Amino acid sequence: MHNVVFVLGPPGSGKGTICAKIQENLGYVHLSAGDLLRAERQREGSEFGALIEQHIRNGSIVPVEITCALLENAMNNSGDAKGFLVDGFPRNEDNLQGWNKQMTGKALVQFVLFLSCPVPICIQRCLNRGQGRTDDNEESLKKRVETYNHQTFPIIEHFEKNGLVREVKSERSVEEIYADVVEVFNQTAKV
Ligand SMILES: Nc1ncnc2c1ncn2[C@@H]1O[C@H](COP(=O)(O)OP(=O)(O)O)[C@@H](O)[C@H]1O
Ligand SMILES: O=c1ccn([C@@H]2O[C@H](COP(=O)(O)OP(=O)(O)O)[C@@H](O)[C@H]2O)c(=O)[nH]1
Ligand SMILES: [Mg+2]
Repeated sequence: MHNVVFVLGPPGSGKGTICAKIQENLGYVHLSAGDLLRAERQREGSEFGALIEQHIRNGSIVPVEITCALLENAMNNSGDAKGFLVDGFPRNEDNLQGWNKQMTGKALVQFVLFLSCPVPICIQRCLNRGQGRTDDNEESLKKRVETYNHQTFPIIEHFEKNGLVREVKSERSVEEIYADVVEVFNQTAKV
């Protein structure tokens, strides 16, 4: 049974940055759903490359069958880990239903780490990200924020109803955010 922490928040809230620090220090393996999809997009012979690219540019969400298979594969190939940080997933109802269908009995969601951050700050961070992504531009970001507000935030509210959300305000410095994140993981370890 894989232990899983979902890491959610608007684009640019710092999910990848904070997950890298957790992986370095707290024994969790970081799986960025976005990175797995970008790798699949480039994979020689992938039948999903064009579909993935279209969704990424459009800020819409790739069908869960594709994303969940990539996540499960990555977890199974990761060997022993304290748990997995599933970064940037589930992003909509289709993702959530698909995860429940495919992963029940194989993965246990410990909690959801929600990095909340005002959208204007998030947009500036993405525009300055400098990773040459095809979706870090004004047009895609507008759509990504729309998707986040209308499709992803309701997923966070769903987990909130089940008392599983740990919110960390993320407009602050990485160090301040990470100090609070460590506290969240320590509290979970005590339970
Ligand atoms: N707390 C922070 N303060 C300032 N810049 C940040 C902070 N966290 C991340 N960044 C920067 O903002 C950009 C987006 O961060 P990233 O971790 O990729 O966010 P996400 O995965 O949520 O899109 C990156 O260039 C990163 O270096
Ligand atoms: O589970 C996922 C994760 C990502 N994406 C797509 O990949 C893009 C980039 O996701 P990522 O998490 O890398 O963006 P970030 O929030 O880190 O800026 C999203 O906008 C979606 O189009 C998706 O369809 N399903
Ligand atoms: Mg990211």
